[in-house]
Amino acid sequence: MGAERKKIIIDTDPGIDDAMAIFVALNSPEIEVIGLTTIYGNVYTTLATRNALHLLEVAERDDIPVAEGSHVTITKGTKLRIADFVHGSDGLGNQNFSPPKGKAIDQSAVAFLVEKVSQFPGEVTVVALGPLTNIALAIELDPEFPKKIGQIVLLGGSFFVNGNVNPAAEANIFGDPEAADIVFTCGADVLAVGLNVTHQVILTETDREKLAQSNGKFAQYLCKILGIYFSYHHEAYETRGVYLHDPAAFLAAVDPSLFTYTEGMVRVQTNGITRGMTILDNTKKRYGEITEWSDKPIVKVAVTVDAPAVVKMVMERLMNS
Ligand SMILES: O=c1[nH]cnc2c1ncn2[C@@H]1O[C@H](CO)[C@@H](O)[C@H]1O
Repeated sequence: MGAERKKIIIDTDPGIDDAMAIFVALNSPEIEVIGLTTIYGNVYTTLATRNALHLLEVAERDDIPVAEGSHVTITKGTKLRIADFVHGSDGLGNQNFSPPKGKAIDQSAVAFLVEKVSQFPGEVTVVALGPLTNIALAIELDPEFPKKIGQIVLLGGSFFVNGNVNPAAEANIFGDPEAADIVFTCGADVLAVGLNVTHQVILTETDREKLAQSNGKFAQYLCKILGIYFSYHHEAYETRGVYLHDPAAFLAAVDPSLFTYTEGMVRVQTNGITRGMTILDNTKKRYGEITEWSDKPIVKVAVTVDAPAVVKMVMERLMNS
């Protein structure tokens, strides 16, 4: 069956919900993870690489290559917003795991992305779980990248709802708004899964207890690191559950029928107090003037989610591991 499995590259900044998505991916028979590329966001890029290697070693999948991504934004910005207050200073719940044995490959994330989409045109899906710098750099390096990539499924944006960095912006888009605007307007098959849907996908305390009671290797590992993610959510949102952002976005790549979608053009605000805001033009109005919105490619944006089904799939794939 190997031949028909969808090839997926996960661009990731692990991160507790990234760890969850990676484990779910490694236990998803429908797809094949052909590589991880790393980016800053929840942690700095160097630590993201270390965590990606560590997670693959925990899963005994160190055959999967890790390619290190950009350390700066697409405009070479070095003042990054790192969400260590969500995930712990090590990105994985402050557990002091020993360093991984393996190393990232010599190729950069951008070179790896371009090579893989060129090797398998139309067949590679990139699931982007952090700021979109690597993907935008790949588009800049290879103008054919949008045509060669099968799909870009990205966790990002907050469509018609408030963000999580501030009322306007979601963390991944805020991390590199210029890169995000390049990705949304590049012409590839882009599917955005934003906070408007991921905030409905909640792992409860009861689910966490079920994970703790299962013998699944991934479930056991996650229970060690989930504490800080739960405390953060309790503090920030007064919820007793956590949002499954990254696993939800990953599952949109595996089973699109878990979501419903709308289509339109998306642009990203790069200035002022709304920097990082994602704006969808639903194309219902034929605007008279030619503007920076005119003739941009159409992308898909998730609008509803079968949250119980997503949580169930996540739980099963973590427990049966
Ligand atoms: O409040 C927050 N600030 C910054 N990042 C966050 C917050 N909550 C979650 N995430 C992280 O950013 C992505 C979703 O926007 C997720 O990867 C999540 O781990």
